[in-house]
Amino acid sequence: MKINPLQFQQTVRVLEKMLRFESPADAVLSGWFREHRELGASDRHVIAEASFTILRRLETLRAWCAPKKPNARHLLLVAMAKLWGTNIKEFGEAVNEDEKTWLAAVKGKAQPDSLEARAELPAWIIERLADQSEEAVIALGRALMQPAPLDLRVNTLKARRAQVLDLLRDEGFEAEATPYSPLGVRLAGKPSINRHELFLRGEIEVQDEGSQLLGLITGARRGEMVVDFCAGAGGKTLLLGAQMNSTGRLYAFDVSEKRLANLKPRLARSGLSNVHPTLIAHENDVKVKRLAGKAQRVLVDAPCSGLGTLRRNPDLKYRQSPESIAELNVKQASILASAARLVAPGGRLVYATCSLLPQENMGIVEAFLAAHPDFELTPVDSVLAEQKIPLAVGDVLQLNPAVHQTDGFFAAVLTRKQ
Ligand SMILES: C[S@@+](CC[C@H](N)C(=O)[O-])C[C@H]1O[C@@H](n2cnc3c(N)ncnc32)[C@H](O)[C@@H]1O
Repeated sequence: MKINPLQFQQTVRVLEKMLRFESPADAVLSGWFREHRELGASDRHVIAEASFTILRRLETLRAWCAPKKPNARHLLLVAMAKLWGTNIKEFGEAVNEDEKTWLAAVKGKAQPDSLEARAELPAWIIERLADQSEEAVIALGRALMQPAPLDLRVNTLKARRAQVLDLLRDEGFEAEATPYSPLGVRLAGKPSINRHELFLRGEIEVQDEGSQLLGLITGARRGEMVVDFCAGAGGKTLLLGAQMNSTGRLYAFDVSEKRLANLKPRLARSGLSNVHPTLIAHENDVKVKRLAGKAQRVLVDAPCSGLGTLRRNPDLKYRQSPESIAELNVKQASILASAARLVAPGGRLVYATCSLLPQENMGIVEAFLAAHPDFELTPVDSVLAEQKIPLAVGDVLQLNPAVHQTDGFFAAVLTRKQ
């Protein structure tokens, strides 16, 4: 990557903000671009690429800089020298003689051989993946460094996947059917799609294939009462509503007014009329209690570390910590226990996260099952087969970006005994 002096200076300033890890890196970047409207499209592209690459490769970059504790400027200089092949001479007057000597020494260093650097994951995350081999952790970490593709979901209320694929290909998009989700389309090259007529007409939505699978294994059917307990802006709600063919009742609960507000325009495009967005104060809200024992399907897409989405949010590995995971665990257990009360006898409860950590996944499910003998684990393979999804994963779904090319989602299907 080539970077000019203006882009260099701007990247350092953006990175300084990102490296405080106080707010999401993509929010820092969009805020910066809003404040600096003078930056052109190519400047923005370079600043975004450079800063996100540095976040993705931070373990390696820091190891190369050691024993120096690098600041944003050092990290960018080393990324230029080591990752993008800039010669020391090319830095010209941007660096002083001491920095040139230091950079020349760094340039001669080999690839760091710590597991943290090879997997580009901090030590505390690696410790929590101890059930996986070193090779698996490295493969996972490397897959998480790749930018995610753009996946779409076809809204079956309005369109068929074959038609959408034909139309997109006719327009020159490189579009493929996703391998597992029967509703998914994968586009190469991350084109901007949100002004496309298919999007504006509500025939497609942007949704990672893994997220589609979580919705599909909920198994919502026509005429049922279904609750999406942590609906957010409705990524999965919209899929559930389409699976129900806009019949029955689909409650979209969330504690965030802002997120539910973001669901509204998506709902309007989707053509669904069976969705009831419902703001709740907390998981034990009286609105939740009123539906006790009434829902055939309840999806708990729990608040989680998001570590399965590092392809999109590489800063999360530094914004989360063992302490934040422990706090999330308390919340996850409490939400799952409360949501379980809604499930009708024989009904289905799906617990899902976009985390890779057993502590947020199987750990929560095992504790739930131990405390709720009226629920049992239904092997997800049988549910995937029922949905005609060509994937065999065992008892629970753990999607791995290195294996499935999706974000790292987890899901367990729990059935309330009759
Ligand atoms: C992983 S996100 C949901 C994403 C959404 N299902 C989708 O597919 O787009 C988790 C959501 O849980 C919500 N949440 C947090 N605490 C909650 C609670 N106590 N009860 C219900 N929802 C909660 C958050 O506001 C957030 O929107």
